[in-house]
Amino acid sequence: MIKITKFGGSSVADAEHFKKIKGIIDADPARRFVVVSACGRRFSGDSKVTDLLYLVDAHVNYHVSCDDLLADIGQRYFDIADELGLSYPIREEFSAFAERASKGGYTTEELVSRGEYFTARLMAEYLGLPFIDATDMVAFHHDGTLSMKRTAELVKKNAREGGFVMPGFYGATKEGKVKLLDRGGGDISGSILAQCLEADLYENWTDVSGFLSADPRIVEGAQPIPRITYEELRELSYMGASVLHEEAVFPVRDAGIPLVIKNTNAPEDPGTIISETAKEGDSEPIITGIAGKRGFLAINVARDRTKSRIGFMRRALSVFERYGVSVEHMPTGVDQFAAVVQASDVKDSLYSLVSDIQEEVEPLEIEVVENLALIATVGRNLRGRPGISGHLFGMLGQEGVSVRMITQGCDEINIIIGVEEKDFDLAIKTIYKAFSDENGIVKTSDLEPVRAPF
Ligand SMILES: Nc1ncnc2c1ncn2[C@@H]1O[C@H](COP(=O)(O)OP(=O)(O)O)[C@@H](O)[C@H]1O
Ligand SMILES: N[C@@H](CC(=O)OP(=O)(O)O)C(=O)O
Repeated sequence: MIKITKFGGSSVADAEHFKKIKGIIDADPARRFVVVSACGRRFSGDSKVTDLLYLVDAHVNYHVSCDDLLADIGQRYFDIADELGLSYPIREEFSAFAERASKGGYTTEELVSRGEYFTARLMAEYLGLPFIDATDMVAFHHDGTLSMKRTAELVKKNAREGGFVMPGFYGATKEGKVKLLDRGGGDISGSILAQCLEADLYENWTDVSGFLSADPRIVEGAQPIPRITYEELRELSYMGASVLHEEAVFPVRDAGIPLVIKNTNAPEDPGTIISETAKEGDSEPIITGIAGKRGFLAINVARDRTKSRIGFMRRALSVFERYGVSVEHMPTGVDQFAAVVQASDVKDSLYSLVSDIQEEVEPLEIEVVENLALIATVGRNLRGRPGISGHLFGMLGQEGVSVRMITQGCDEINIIIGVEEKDFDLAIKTIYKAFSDENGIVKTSDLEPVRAPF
């Protein structure tokens, strides 16, 4: 039995958390394959080491001293090593790193990767397992994309049967150049390792007792979701439920490996099991979860009715393609459509993009609606169930939240609404309230009668 255990930044924040991890690893002989992130926040307001390392890089690029920053980062590792009585020469290793970093001796990616590297070094000694560097396991192409074929070969060649500790979040090209995954990508490292080692289970350990039905920072008391499908999880992670990186789903799903999200601070809690199927029916929650993201804008394009409809959308969309901008959603009407995009994707090009659309399709009108937030209400039990949307919109109306956009996926597992950013938290709280009682999200059978309150 092989279990891949990935411990996120919140689980390796300090020596106390290292001790909890040792307890978890020692409790199960199948837990011998460990992936770790860089130290996360120890308390609210604290910084993640990865964020600090990006800051070091920015200081170096602007030729500003970063000695204090480096000293703070180093201290976090020294405290862990001292408290656990580790013999890894962290002070020597870190000061060599700091000296080279402050002289601009690293690429951004190599510099930032040292966060996970030092955690893994300390964790390996503490758990009594060998350290294997991610540069010897996770392979990248030169363009920064993962090479799964070479990763599989490297894992086969370098992995140790008895277990090991590997840093997450990075890997290297054939020439040894360090490359990073996306932010939060340690989840992907764990998932690809699970696939390559044909693991029986991928355990993703974090600081909450599973995937919760809403962001706990917005909805106090949001309950863990016991079972969720890959499809639902991807919808929720993509829409901002940051507990698991959305791309981490694919490697384990392709290999048929179950994924479980567990809490390092409460290992006995069951957590959330993610699998291909989950029960549908009256004893299951009516919705699985709610997630949302700020930072969108909509470009509303109205057709000139004297002109042909044929090719109108295609030509308008070709402009987005030319600018390399992904259209996230596209609510349509008879004579108009809205292209919803991430504001950051068009921050330097919005005005020329809009004027190119103007030129390409000569619309009646173009309007840009900024400061939008999108919120997804996701659940397999929404399929073919009348009354749910009415209930949701009725409750939002009652709270005075104005809905600027609505779309629903063809698979009917999500309802996505766009609201003004200022209404974001209120909208999430309202949707949660609409589908929950004091025990969390209500069961499908308990929601009767589903009636809009107007
Ligand atoms: N739906 C959700 N379920 C659980 N956690 C969520 C959800 N949405 C947002 N979060 C946040 O995600 C955090 C865990 O993700 P992250 O900080 O990346 O953890 P780690 O450092 O363990 O990788 C939680 O502490 C919680 O605040
Ligand atoms: N340390 C990296 C990668 C990662 O996966 O971190 P975490 O496990 O804390 O989400 C980041 O902050 O993006």
